[in-house]
Amino acid sequence: MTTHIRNFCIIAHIDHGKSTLADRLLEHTGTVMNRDKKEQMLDDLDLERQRGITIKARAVKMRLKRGGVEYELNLIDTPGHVDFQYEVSRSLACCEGALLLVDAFQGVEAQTVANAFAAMEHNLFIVPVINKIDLAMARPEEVAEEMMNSLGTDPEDCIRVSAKTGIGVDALIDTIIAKVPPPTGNPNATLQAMVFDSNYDDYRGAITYVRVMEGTVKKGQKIQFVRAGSVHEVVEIGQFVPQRHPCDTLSAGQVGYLICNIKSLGDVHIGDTVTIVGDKGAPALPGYARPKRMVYCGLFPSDGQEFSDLRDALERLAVNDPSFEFEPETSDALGFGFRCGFLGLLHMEIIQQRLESESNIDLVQTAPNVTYEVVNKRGETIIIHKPQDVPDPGDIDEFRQPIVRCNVIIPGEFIGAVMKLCQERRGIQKNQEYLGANRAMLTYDIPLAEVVYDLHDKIKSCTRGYGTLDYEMVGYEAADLCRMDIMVNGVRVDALSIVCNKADADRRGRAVVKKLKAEIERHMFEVAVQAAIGSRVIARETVSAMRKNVTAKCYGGDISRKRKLLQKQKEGKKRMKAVGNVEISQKAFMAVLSDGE
Ligand SMILES: Nc1nc2c(ncn2[C@@H]2O[C@H](COP(=O)(O)OP(=O)(O)OP(=O)(O)O)[C@@H](O)[C@H]2O)c(=O)[nH]1
Repeated sequence: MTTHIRNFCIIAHIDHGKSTLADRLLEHTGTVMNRDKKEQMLDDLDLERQRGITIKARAVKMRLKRGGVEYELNLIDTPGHVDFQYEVSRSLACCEGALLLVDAFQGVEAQTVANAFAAMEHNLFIVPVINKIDLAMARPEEVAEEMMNSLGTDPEDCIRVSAKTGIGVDALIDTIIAKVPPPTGNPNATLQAMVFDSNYDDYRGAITYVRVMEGTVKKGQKIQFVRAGSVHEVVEIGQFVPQRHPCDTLSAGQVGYLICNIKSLGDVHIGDTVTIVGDKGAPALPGYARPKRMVYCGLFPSDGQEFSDLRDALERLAVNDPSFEFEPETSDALGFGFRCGFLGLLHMEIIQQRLESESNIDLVQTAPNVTYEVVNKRGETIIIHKPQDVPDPGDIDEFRQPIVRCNVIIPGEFIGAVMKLCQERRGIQKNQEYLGANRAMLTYDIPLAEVVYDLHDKIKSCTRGYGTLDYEMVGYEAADLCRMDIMVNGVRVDALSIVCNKADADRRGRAVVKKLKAEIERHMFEVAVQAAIGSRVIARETVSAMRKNVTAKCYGGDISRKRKLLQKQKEGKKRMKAVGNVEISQKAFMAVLSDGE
């Protein structure tokens, strides 16, 4: 019997009030009493609270009675940020309906569109919801029209709520029950459950979040992850209410968790299917995809001694976040460290902050880069995660970079500014349409490398904060790229190499060496900073020596003593030069990102 179950999620652009609405739903269904209330109950990672963003998807069961029937409403919370799109898609696959939440003042934004299309692709029933109607600036009629133009929703169907004050929330709950279809599935069929998330508990190990599609799972059964092939015994089954609450079984249509003594999150593959060992013929559910790391950077302890501490800290983090990966890396300049892969820049920042707050390691981070493909003269395709691995120019047949399709939603008056920005970033315009009287959506294909570092910030600043960006991967395309190396006193500093467009190389080379000159402190000797492509030097700056006047104290005429001292100083300089003993600060490592603007 699944007719009393409704599985739904809330999808929205960042800050449109998803977590606040989730809190109100928990309250209006009596799932949490007023006294347990704290702001944003579903966001329980500290960082999420600090930054006001939802990182991991959660699932909560709510029970309530309507017309003498007890309903089970499962709310699956989804992350709103572009970096975590992959988790959004997994969560959608577990629902029959989605509340599409739009801020009554901000209107439709880039992620509203991206998320709504994703929900439509999963055939979810969409309940359009306009939030924040309590705001004096709210413009619900216009927003309803924008939603109609961009997403095809009927303005009559839009439910108006204030997640803050609770207005309209009861009506919304009634709509969920009336309109969202109950799940289908047979509790007596062979077990098929979709893994849509997991997290790590220090005492219980990996907690696997599942949505049962068919069949029933019971405590004590031996389950198997269909794709990974691993077998485990179920030691606890339960649902979140919103804390973990054990139960005996989970049947078709239900959402809950499994605890199976799994020691590492790496063994739980999001998107995999759970079945019972020995039950033949339960095929894997569609939708298993490995999270794609889009951005890489090197992390090095500034004190080489801390290498193993850093490894332990990274291992601890990876246990909790399988979408983050790392492998040892050695750099001539920075010594031993790790090359780390992230879903995007926000993900990178979060991991870095966690490392710094959870362990006491002083880190040097190299400039983030995207993954490239190089076809060499022998016809082999090499995947490049770090610029220093790019072969020399003579050995490259084709250099390819990832391209993403960007949707930017902006008020009409900023169209010109955003177009200019996208063109400067080598974007190719694909589309332009109006969503409402004064809102437009521009679609561009842009190299990911031009997007990851600061395109979002730049769009924000040239649209006074109103522009929003969302992107999805299109594929790899050949481009006229090259590896630019930085040499400090003639020695190539591998960690400073970057990949850039040949047409830009001279300008960037000049900008980078200038920036580095400013970041490198004066030494006792002259420091030459050069940018080069292959063996061709394209820019040079010199950090002049800080000449210590060693003879200052030698008054009078003892010329031989003066000479001796000067000689000694010269030798000192030579030795320093020979070992390339130039101190380069963390800031200098990020300087290579600068465009010279
Ligand atoms: N006035 C008003 N403010 C609201 C309402 N709903 C949410 N807010 C505020 O809007 C801001 C964003 O709300 P959140 O619930 O954190 O937004 P979110 O969509 O969950 O954000 P992410 O988790 O980062 O995706 C907060 O400051 C809320 O207090 C509302 O109905 N009225």
